[in-house]
Amino acid sequence: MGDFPDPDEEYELMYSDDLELIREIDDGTDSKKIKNKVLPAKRSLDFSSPVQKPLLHTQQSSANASSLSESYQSQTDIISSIPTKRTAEDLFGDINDIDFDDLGLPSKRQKTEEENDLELINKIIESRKMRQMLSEPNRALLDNMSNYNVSKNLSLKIPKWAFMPFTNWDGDRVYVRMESEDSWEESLDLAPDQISLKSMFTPVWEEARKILEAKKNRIEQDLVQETTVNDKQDFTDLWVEKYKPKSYIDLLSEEPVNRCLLHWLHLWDKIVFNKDLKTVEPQQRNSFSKRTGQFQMSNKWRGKKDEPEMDEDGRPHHKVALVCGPPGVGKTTLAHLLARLAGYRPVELNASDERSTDQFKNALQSATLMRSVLDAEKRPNCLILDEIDGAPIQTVELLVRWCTAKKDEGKKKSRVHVLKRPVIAICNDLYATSLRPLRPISLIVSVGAVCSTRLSSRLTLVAKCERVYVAARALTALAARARGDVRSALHALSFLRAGGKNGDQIKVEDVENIAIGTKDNSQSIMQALQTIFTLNNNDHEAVLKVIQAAGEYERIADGIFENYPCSRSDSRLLVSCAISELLALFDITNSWILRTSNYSMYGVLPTLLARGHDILATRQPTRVKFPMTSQEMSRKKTEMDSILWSIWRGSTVYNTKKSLKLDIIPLLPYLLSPVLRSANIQLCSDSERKSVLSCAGAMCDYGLTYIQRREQNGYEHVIEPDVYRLALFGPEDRMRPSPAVRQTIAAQQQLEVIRRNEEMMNRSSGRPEKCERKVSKKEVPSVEVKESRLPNHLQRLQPKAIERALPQVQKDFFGRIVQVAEVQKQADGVSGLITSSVFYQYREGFNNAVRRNVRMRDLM
Ligand SMILES: Nc1ncnc2c1ncn2[C@@H]1O[C@H](COP(=O)(O)OP(=O)(O)OP(=O)(O)O)[C@@H](O)[C@H]1O
Repeated sequence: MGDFPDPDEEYELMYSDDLELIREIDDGTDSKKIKNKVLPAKRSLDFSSPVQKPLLHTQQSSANASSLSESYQSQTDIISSIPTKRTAEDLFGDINDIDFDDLGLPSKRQKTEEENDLELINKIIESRKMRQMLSEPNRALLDNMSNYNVSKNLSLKIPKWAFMPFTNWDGDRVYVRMESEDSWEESLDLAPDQISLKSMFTPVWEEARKILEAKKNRIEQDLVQETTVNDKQDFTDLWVEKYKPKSYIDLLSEEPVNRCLLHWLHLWDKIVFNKDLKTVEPQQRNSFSKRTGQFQMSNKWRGKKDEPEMDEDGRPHHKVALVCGPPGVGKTTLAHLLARLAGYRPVELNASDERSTDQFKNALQSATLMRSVLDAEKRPNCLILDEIDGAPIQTVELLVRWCTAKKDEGKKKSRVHVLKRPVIAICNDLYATSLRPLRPISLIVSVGAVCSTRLSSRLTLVAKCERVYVAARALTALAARARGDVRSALHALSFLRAGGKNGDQIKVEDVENIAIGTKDNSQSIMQALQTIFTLNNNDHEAVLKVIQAAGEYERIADGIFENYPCSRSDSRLLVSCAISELLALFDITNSWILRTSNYSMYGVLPTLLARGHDILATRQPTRVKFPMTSQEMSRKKTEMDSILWSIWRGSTVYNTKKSLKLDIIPLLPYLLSPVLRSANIQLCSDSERKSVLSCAGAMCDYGLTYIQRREQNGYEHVIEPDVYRLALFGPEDRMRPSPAVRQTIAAQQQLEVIRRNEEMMNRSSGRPEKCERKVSKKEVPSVEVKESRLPNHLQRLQPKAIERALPQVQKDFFGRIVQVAEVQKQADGVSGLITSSVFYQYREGFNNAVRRNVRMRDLM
């Protein structure tokens, strides 16, 4: 193929004379212009790629683009001047891609052949352009954009403005400016009509615009009508009331929770409706069984399997259902709805309102007794006690007594009222002190925060019913911010709607700006710390606001103190110095405020903390820890102080607290840990005994004792107060004597205490001292008795002198004295037992403690 000229070359060779002629004619004007005009025109005869380098085009000048039409014109002129006998195929290659019917070609018969060819050429060019534009709109745009400022929107280098990179048909990278929809529309409006896209789609564009506007107007009109009709109702009905769940499926609490409470309510059917309990297991939730490797229906919500559900009188084992959970999650709603579903009439009583026990008792009676319970629907009551955790303990105790009372079987006319109606108690804090007696008899139903997906779908429904335009993301954000609180989410939504104009869409920013869900202090502290440590285009004022909203300035200061060493590299300790100075100033100011109770300087504290942001903030996110160390340290300090205090109080040697703390206590562990080769004091050397003795003495001096306490490894001797902890701050366990040595020291200390007491008593009674503390080589260094006594191994056991028992006076059943002789006669063999001071007892059984070899022949 390389030997053959390409179509362009062939064209030039064939018509070189004509072309030369044209050039000569135009030579009088501007040779440069001709070059620009003619050559591209000639090249553009290759219709498969009319423009070779569109980017160069754009860069050269937009004038080139405008000259395109001229060039096409010149091209057609040239073609018209060429002696023609060439077919369309010769000129354009395969022209099967063109639909000639659509082009509406004029009939050839009416026109000359030349005209027809020309027309055909034009049509083909146009059609090609159209196809090109549709397949490559950018290119088409570029071709046509003569006046449009291309360089503003396209770049071959990475631009400063927001862009989207593209690769053009030559493989070059082109960066196209990204614009918002509005500005794009504006630019379309501004752009001239030559922009083919605009000109092509203008009617469609306009039509779409009209349809949208009509739709919007219609909705607005509907909304205005609706609002005027419902205006009155809207102000009276709160959304929380209006969209209160009406059926089971409206409930947002977890399914197992709902079922658990409903099942418990049905357990009362026997006693309330005289209906037998259905034995069919209710639908249970699926859970994955590792044993079978399948999902199975489990029965978890019903509590332990072995636990009986009913007691002997047909009532549920748990007399009260205690529903607990965070506020606003729908506990009361759940109780009401399920009570209705189970066939009861819910009677609500606010337990914290009924302050006097008598009133409460009356309310209980009227709500739970059979006669007063039948309403128009003939439904029995179900008592719902709201806010039970706010009730006084007497009220709760009364409720417990009321619920657990049983009829006395013996007495026919017992006046005890037995509970025959379900009682549902609702609380926020399950572990409130007042609920202690109630918890053991209650079935605890814990309602968690509503899952945010369920909440957001409920909000969507409400928004739809109220015709509020809310972006889906805004509702999700609202649900997340409400943290499962249905009430606050609904209130926030209605507030947002009231704040905006009719038809305005509620956006994510609106939700972010609304003040809900900022109650949790611990999170706020974390937020404040995060803001202080992060450089997030926050100005000083914004940081100050966050700190003020969080409050608890001391805690935030602790947080800064604990986290600043990890926040940024500080090889020259400049940050550390600055922050230490700042915290010192904070400390001084805060302690002055607390000392003088003068809060005029209180406003300075958050400002000081906000200044920390200027010193510490970095772009890199810092993982801030919650400040715990300071509290931990203050707890330890209190503990150490109390140890010091008890040693000081118990010591018999006078010392100031300071000298005790600084001079004595640091050395005491060394004194109290004698090094012994054996824990048996008998086997110890003199020096070891001496050290044990001095240890025992020191313990007595400073009021220390070893007491036995059950530890992990059984009973152990533990020193009280723990002087080791106070003296050593950590590695004290290494210093403590071994358990056997501790036992020896404890024994010696007890002897020392006895000796000292005795000494004191002698001193007070003025008697000469009997005992003396002395360590001899041979003797046990305990309490040495000065009296000359035989050593133990030389002593013999002396039988005790038998004291003759006085003749006992025997009395009969009525207390009359009976003569001994008579008694002896009656008692016969037993008399020996009564009169003798020695008797023995025989117990059956055997003992193999004493063994003796017995030969068989001895037995035969
Ligand atoms: N599924 C729901 N859909 C719409 N609104 C609901 C739903 N559940 C509850 N609400 C509404 O939320 C509000 C709060 O519910 P409810 O009083 O039952 O919460 P609570 O957990 O008992 O709160 P508290 O502990 O403060 O008493 C009620 O006005 C109720 O109408």
